[in-house]
Amino acid sequence: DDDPEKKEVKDGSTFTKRALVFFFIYGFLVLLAFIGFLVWRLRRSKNESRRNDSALQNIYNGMRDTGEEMPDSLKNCPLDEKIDYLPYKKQYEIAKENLEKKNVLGKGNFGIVKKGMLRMAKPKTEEEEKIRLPVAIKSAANPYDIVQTSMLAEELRLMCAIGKFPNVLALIGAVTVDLRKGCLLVVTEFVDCGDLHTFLRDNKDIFENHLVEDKTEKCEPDSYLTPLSTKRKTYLYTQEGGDQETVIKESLKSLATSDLLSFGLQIANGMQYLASIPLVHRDLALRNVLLKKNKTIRIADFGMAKKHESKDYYKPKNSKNNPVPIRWMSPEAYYCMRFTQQSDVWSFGICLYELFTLGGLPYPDVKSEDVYTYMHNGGRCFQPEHCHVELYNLMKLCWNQKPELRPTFSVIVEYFIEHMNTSAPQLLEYVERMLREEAKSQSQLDEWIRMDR
Ligand SMILES: Nc1ncnc2c1ncn2[C@@H]1O[C@H](COP(=O)(O)OP(=O)(O)OP(=O)(O)O)[C@@H](O)[C@H]1O
Repeated sequence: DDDPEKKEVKDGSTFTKRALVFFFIYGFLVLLAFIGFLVWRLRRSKNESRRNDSALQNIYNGMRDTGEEMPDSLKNCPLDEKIDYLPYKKQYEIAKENLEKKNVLGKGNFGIVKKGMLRMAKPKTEEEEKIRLPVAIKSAANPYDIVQTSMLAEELRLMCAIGKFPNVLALIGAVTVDLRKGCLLVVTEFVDCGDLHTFLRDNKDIFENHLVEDKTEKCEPDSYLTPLSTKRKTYLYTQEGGDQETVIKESLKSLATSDLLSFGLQIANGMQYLASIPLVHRDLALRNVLLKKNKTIRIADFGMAKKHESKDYYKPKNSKNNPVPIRWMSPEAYYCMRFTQQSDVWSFGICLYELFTLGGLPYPDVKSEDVYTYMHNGGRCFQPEHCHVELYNLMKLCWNQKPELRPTFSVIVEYFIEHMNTSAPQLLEYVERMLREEAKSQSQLDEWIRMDR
């Protein structure tokens, strides 16, 4: 027993045993904690998914027509105020096997838009069997985000109620069968040239100024709705040869003053329709106006049309890090969240400014945090270089501090028509013809989803 060597070996083995027991207990405890953590995670995600399931079920139910009658007090209200009574119309349902997804077209804060190809619901001939309609498919940016899905569902219901109009993005249909699994697809017409803001910025270098200002003739003060006859001399679009005649460029490889005028008229036209529904857009800006190859435009992005508390855009002005589009907002919209046709008119004035500066930033010299004070003190956007004074006057009317003194969209459309009638009648005829054709092709969109053809 006194052999120190033997004692050392014995001590060593006792130590090893103790260490083994210690590690075993320690390991067991760690394992226990890990299992506990897993069980907690599993329960939490089960609870979450149960909550999500019921939230999705609510969204799904909300889309169906409950037959509940709309209170009279809401009947004349803007669509966003009666969203709870706007059903998703079943005839818009697209069979998901008829829809093929392609590349991403764009991502917003809340949605992702992909290009897609749509087969006809009931092809009658072999030809029809083969043809595909290019479409845009919008889904929630994060499919697990209930708020995004609910906002998309509201956008869909709004679009059902909006119907079709040449300068407004038309709904083709939707895939709602998987909504309870978190997948909602909103399918709209495909607009091939992206947003107008990017187009103007990308084509700045090829812009041709066709505005002829006759400096020799003294301009009388501009009147609002009755452009003076002298305007015929002071506001002409010249052809390269020098003939004083409207130039209409059909190719997208060109950008001229006449295009800017045409875009302005078309935006006003689309907004006049929305205001007549009535619908307040709330986020009218060139980034939300889409352009087609034939230079007709579509007002898009009705996600903002519904006042949504959860949308960062709508956080009150004093909340931190709010990406409020203040440079497009009227003072009353920014200050007390009062969104009306009149606040849309203010934004329309800013769109005109964007047009005539070829995508310039409104108030470029004013910091975002100072814009409100600047506007409040009467500061406004300056007159763009290639903009006739008469159009700048229209912008200033749109930016009247008092909403009730701003023109309505009907008045703005009238103004444009009269203005173009005097200065560019051919351009007006051209735009009107294009819009008639667009209306025809939009009315044919229903054919693609009609099961009873
Ligand atoms: N019908 C369409 N055809 C072609 N491109 C489209 C179409 N709809 C949207 N896009 C593209 O996708 C982008 C994002 O679309 P949209 O603005 O609707 O998303 P959003 O998430 O609602 O954006 P926001 O953050 O402004 O609310 C657009 O800027 C545009 O480039």
